[in-house]
Amino acid sequence: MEPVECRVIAAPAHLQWLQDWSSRGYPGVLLRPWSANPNPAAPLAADACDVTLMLVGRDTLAWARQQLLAGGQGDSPVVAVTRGLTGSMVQGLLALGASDFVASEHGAEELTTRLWRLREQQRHRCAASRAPPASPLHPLLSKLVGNSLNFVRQLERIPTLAASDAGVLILGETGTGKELCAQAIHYLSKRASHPWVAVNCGALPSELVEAELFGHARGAYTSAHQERSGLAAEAEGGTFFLDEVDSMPLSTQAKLLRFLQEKEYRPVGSTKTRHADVRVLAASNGDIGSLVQQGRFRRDLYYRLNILSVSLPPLRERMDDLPLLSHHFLKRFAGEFRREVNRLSTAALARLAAYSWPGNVRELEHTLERAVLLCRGETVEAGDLDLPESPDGCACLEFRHAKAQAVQAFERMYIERMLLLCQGNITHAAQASGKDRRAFWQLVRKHGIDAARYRG
Ligand SMILES: Nc1ncnc2c1ncn2[C@@H]1O[C@H](COP(=O)(O)OP(=O)(O)OP(=O)(O)O)[C@@H](O)[C@H]1O
Repeated sequence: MEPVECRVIAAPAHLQWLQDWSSRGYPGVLLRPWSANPNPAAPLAADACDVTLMLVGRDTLAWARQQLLAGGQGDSPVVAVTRGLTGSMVQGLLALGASDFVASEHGAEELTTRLWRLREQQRHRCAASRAPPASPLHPLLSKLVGNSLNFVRQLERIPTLAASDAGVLILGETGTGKELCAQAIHYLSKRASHPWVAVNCGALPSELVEAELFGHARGAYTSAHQERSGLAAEAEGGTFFLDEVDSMPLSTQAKLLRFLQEKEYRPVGSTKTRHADVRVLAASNGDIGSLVQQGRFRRDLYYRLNILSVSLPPLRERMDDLPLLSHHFLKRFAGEFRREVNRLSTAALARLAAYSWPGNVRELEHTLERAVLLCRGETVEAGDLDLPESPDGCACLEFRHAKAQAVQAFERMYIERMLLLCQGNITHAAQASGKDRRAFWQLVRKHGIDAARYRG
């Protein structure tokens, strides 16, 4: 190990002591005597060294105190090398900033170990002060797991966005955490004690979106036997989160724009105008800009929603977070299912890292959930992961794994074919497959399929 570099200082009265003491040999310590300062009031200039050793006798206590008060030793810790001092004198030096003390007559071994320890502590302190400051993220943001720079940069903006009452458009592929992000904005805002209401516009049949958002009057449809207030009324005072806002039909977009501009709306079939004090956050996983170009999304509404924006990166662009996220989900599901699963094998991590994650964090979450359930021991192995395009092939998997994998592949293929047949219309695709629209939608999201790609 490199020697600890020490400068040794003493008052002019102790020049001889300085010379004698500095000429002693200490293994692992390099002593550099520092010319004593004739002016006791002026501090000895700092010099690059690991530790400052300050020789102090009873007669030079005042000088030593002045040196410590003046801080001329720079950042390096000071060790008082004492001769004839009482305990309370030493205490006084420590109180003024000396890091340690050693009696002048002490042996080499004691001095060397103390100096090593001080240097290590000092290096640690320097490294910590050079490290970027710990992210001052609010605990509410801790649900959003991730350390990668492109992700953290977006998270860091959330407290500022929360402080404003303007609209925020949250962009990102499916499963990247847009809703979690919107929730954080709401719960950090002054509206936190008021309702949080989320609605997925893509999951609602287009003819029902407007009524769902703004309610309807009695008799507005044949089945509308009762007046019904919509989600906008439910969100009064709070935040309204419109997920997949790009799937909103153009007619409803006009109503939403009025709602944003005037804070007013009319329930379907009603002549009465209602007022609502609601902040609107919106999310889109598509290219909303190109929908504007194509005339499928109102430009004025786009600008209104997009006053502030957040753009969450897809998981494939923050793969350095994969181990952190995987262990997070592993721990969570092991706790939920009361399973003693606490590790991911290296092969399992490699398998996760080789996959492209079109469904992003949500897909990873589902994958780890299944893995915890399927896993037999304490470690999740590569074979416990049901991921499509397994390079292992089915033949070498246990039956239950091979079956789960085949089901995954089938679901994806089936949903994609139905969307192709129905030109991306979820309602029609759900009907054609004999499934509830919501259940069909869940499958679309689970596999990270972009339904808009199939629209004509
Ligand atoms: N950074 C993250 N840390 C922990 N969990 C996350 C993170 N991002 C997403 N998730 C989890 O992934 C799932 C999907 O998240 P969320 O619903 O917020 O995504 P989304 O982008 O709104 O998806 P979609 O566009 O499909 O609605 C949730 O269960 C959420 O808890």
